[in-house]
Amino acid sequence: MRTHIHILELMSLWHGALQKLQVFLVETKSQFTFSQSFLLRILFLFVLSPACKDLVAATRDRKLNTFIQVSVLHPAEHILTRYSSTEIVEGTKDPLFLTGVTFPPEYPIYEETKIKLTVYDVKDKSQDTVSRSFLGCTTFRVADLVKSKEQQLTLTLKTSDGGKTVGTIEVNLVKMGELEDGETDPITTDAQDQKCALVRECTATEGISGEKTLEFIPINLHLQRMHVHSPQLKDSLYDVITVGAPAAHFQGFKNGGLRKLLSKFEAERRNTGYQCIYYSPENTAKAKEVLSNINHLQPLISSHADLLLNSASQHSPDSLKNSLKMLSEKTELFVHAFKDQLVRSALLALYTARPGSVLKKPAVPRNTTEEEGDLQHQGHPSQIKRQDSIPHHSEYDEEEWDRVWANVGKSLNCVIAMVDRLLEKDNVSSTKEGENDPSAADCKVFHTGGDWYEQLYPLVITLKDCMGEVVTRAKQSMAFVLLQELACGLPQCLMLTLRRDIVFSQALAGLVCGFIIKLHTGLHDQGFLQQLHTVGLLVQYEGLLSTYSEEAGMLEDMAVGISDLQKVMFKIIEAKSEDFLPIITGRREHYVIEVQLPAKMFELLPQEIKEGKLLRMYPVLFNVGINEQQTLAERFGDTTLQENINQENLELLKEYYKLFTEKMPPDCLPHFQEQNDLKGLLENLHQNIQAKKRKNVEIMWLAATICRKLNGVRFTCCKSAKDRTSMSVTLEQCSILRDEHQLHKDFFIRALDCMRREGCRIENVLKNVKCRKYAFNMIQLMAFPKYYRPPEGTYGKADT
Ligand SMILES: O=P(O)(O)O[C@H]1[C@H](O)[C@@H](O)[C@H](O)[C@H](O)[C@@H]1OP(=O)(O)O
Repeated sequence: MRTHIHILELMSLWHGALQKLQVFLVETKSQFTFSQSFLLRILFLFVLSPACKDLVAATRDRKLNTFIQVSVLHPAEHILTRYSSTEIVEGTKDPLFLTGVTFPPEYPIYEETKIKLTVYDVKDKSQDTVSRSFLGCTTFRVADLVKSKEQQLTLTLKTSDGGKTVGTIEVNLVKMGELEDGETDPITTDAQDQKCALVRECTATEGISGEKTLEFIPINLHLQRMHVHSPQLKDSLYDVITVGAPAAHFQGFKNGGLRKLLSKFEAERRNTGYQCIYYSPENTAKAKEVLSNINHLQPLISSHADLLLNSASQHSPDSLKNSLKMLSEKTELFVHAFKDQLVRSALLALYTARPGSVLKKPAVPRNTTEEEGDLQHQGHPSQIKRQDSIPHHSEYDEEEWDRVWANVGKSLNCVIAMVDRLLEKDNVSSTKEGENDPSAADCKVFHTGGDWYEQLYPLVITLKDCMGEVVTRAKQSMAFVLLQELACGLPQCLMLTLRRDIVFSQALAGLVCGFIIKLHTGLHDQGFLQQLHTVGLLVQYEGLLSTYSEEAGMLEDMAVGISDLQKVMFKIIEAKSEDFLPIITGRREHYVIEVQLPAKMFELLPQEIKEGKLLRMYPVLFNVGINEQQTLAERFGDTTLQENINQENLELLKEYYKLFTEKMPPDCLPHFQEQNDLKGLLENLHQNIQAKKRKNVEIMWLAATICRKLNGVRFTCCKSAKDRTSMSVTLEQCSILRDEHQLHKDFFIRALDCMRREGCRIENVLKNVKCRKYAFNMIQLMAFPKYYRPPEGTYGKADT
């Protein structure tokens, strides 16, 4: 029995998203456009899936290589319109065609429409024009198929004169879901060639070459989706994001990539006199908050102090009380704003860091123990003779800050006491005067008004001075904290920081796409949603770069970029408008991406996510070079980069798995057996990584399988994500069909070749290089692992 598996591969690209991301690194808060088509709805597609039986060749003993041409006869017309054709199936009289024929919703197809299927035998396909001979044909009405039992027809193929039977053809109708009324689908079939490989139109790659203005934008970013529809089993979706390696292509790789450059920079910095002090993202955020409080409160306090003096000069008790109340409130807020340890520790660090300081080591933010502080202090007693104007560390009096800070409170208390006294006096004298002569009260205004002002004035000035003193010190220390991070932007490492930003930006664009797609496909999966907020999301990258020459640098960039994604957290919020753009906030050490969902979808989320819980990412990268360059690396070069990356990331993957088993209920995985399977797979992956076998592609299969089982997001990357990536994702798809959907082993290679020849990857190549050829030559392919070689006729010289 044959199992019919209908596969739809979908690709989509969000160019707008990437354009705007370019902006995001120069702004602290930005948004980026995300085409609303990211929600890949299941399409209503009229898909014909044909298969022939017992075909008869014109000459005996000839092996048939057949394909079917599909033509349409519209009811009102009498002309046949050539519509599409299947792939060529070689060497069999019972061909099963994997390329279905789709009619998108907007195509005018009615019950009375007739479809003609013509089978050809291909004699020679080595030339550009295929030499073929007619074998047989048949025609049927759409109504017959639609109304047939099980939506299937078996038709007889006849010769052109209608006399001789040359076999049968079976046609199946596959409905791939429906769109709601009035909806137009963003994903269209290929207009010229209506095949199952659905390609979203893309203009993004038009005119792109690895250019400076595009360096923040990922290369050839696509969603590769396989939708498996099988009458016996549940439909399944398999998504892989394919993208060029996130790397600083424009800067080049002459001096290596980020891994090497960063460790070189670190080593150099360790040897120089001054080292930056590390402040955590929370501390840098706190420093910003303190600065903004200063900027907000200082002018407010000043104006309330002036109002107080004004009330005093007016001798207006009520107004005086009100002004004092406001002044007290704001001053209290001001004093509280500096309670933080950070200001104290940063002041000490600032004094210590000044030129001529005794301390050679960087000052440690406050949590250094007293003993450590003493040791540092005693470490270099008389090392450097300092300028007099610069305080010696030992001269720096930590208590001084407390005094300065407390003086604000004290001077406010003086003001309050004075106002109380004045009001009290005023009360007493007005009672007395009122008792004797009411008209005397008017004179008092003139007489004592000056007194109030004069008595309060010096106290208010003192308050302002004390505040000014606090502001000066706090501003200096907070600016010092912020400058520590900027110190890394000094000329010698500016290029390095830029490089890291470029790589990170590319990686982030892909991650945001991957997260949103995963969220939409997992919205009804409570287990996945629970995993998302209790554990976080696994994001697994498969790298196919070689560890030779430029690509080694690329791999180094990619490894750092992917690792930097650990600093990204996601938050899901309810969209308040039709605008579903994700919002990015934060800075280098800590980003939050807010993903907006329409109310109906948001409702489906667990309470924790609805309440804004931050969702963590666990990115991992496994790389296996597969091309001829990797052969050179293995023979004459060095593969330790790849080995180290795989080893490090295996540890990260194990950590994720551990967290997963600790935090998720034991029965959360789809099958009871899966937990054990996962352990076995991890062990297997571990052994394969240890084995240091050449071009060990088993590593990639194992890592991808583990990721799928752990509900992760999959990425596949090579340099341009069009050639090697295409080989890998198609192999992955066929392997899934074999392992999960009973694709018979006899069909494995054919399905693989068919996907590579007819599927959407060749369309991706066409979009990139305007030619349906993978950029490989024979010699290169000889170095490739067997299942990574595309079929004859699909590769060759192309200008890439
Ligand atoms: O998609 P890739 O595998 O990175 O494309 C390579 C291809 O593998 C190689 O054979 C060819 O010589 C080119 O270098 C391709 O890279 P481009 O970035 O030039 O497309």
